[in-house]
Amino acid sequence: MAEGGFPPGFLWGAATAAYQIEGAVDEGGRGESIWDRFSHTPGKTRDGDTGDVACDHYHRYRDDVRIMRELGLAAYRFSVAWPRIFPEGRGRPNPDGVAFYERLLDELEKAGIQPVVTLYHWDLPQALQDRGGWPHRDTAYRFADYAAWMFERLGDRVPYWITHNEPFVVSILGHVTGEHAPGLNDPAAGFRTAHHLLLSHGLAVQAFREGGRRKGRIGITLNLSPVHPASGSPEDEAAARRVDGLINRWFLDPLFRGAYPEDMVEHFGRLIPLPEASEDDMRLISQDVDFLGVNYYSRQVVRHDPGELFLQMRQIDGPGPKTEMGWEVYPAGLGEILRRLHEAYTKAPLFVTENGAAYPDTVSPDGAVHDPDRIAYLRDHLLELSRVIAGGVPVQGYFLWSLMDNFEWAHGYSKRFGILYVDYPTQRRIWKDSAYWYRRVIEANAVVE
Ligand SMILES: N=[N+]=NCCCCNC(=O)[C@@H]1[C@H]2[C@H](O)[C@@H](O)[C@H](O)[C@@H](CO)[C@@H]12
Repeated sequence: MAEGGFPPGFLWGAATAAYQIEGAVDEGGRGESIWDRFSHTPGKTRDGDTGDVACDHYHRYRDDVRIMRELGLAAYRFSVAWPRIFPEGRGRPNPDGVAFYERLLDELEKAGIQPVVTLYHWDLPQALQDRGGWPHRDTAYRFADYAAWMFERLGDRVPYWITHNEPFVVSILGHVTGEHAPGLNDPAAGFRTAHHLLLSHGLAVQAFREGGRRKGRIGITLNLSPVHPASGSPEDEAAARRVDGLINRWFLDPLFRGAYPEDMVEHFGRLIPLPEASEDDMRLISQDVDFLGVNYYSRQVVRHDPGELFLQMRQIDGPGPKTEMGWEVYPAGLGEILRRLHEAYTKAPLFVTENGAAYPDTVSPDGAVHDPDRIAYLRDHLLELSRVIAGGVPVQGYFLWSLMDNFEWAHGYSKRFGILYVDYPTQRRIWKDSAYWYRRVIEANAVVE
């Protein structure tokens, strides 16, 4: 392949998530989620922003799919809101809830766009949170019931299923730092959450396999980052290894090696009561997946800091340019993480299930949205991806985060990741320069200027 080229059939997509774009939180029988409760809790999100309306995708999905077709997307990654399917998280399914997703699948099918469905992208039914949430083992079995019901109902129409999106973020930001729903500061709960998310993934994979004739493929999506030491000192190297041990290896090792990383069990075991990891659990967790989804944004640079309780480390800024999130633009990190996965963890196909950047986009007087920084970010990461694939790593698709500006969790609507600008007061979608550029990349199946 020429420099910047991609293999024939490479799956070009874009990604979103239910709570970030749908809105209509009280329509169609949807139950409350932990993000409804969290975002309506004063002080938790910027300016008190909530997902009540978001991008109103629940009502505008037909127009949004039309734009996806005009972009030339081959696939679209979205998540199903569990509280639309099971408003109480369990028990009787809600027919209006699944009907929305069936309508969305109809539109995607008409547009020739493959659906990639994430079953859990952070919006746990509040009723399950009230019964203990992810720190409570029973929640893993409720997720498996929800997943099994979805496989039965939509299994013939969905070629790619993703059980979870970023268990690290759900565990740590939701239950340790408290930046995300449900906003806990309880490390022991964080590690129980991580185990139960992985267990629920395993139970869902088992249900998927037992469903027999399954056309689709199933996997999981992890946020993975290379972790570099700020200096070559042994202390900084060790700090980097510890951070790598939490962000990357705490999830990769159970999934692909059937055990939590020994060095980190030792490290955290001294500080926190860790959940029991039975052989049965680890066998379920480490069943083969058909693919691994990787969300890549940036690398981490860390130095030793004996005063920090959890990992004795301090994250520092890398030298590169920063996006609006303060994340360093570091395209080489995408190649580093993908090559490491293929060499050290799995020969399964990989997908970049999220990659993108937030910048302070504005609508120019000419009505256009000029976002050269985002085009540069995407171009550099796609050039790196092309090199990785040319080197033999089986990456089969790329999903840009995000199709449209949306509710950026605790940052509310202040951060714009979309290649479509959303003018929230009117809900107009405005193509940014990066949308026109991405359409040309897809047409060429190669990076273009
Ligand atoms: N150590 N550490 N730090 C935490 C690293 C968190 C990185 N954030 C993500 O990966 C989230 C992912 C999410 O799927 C999507 O729903 C979010 O909108 C994007 C953009 O934020 C990304």
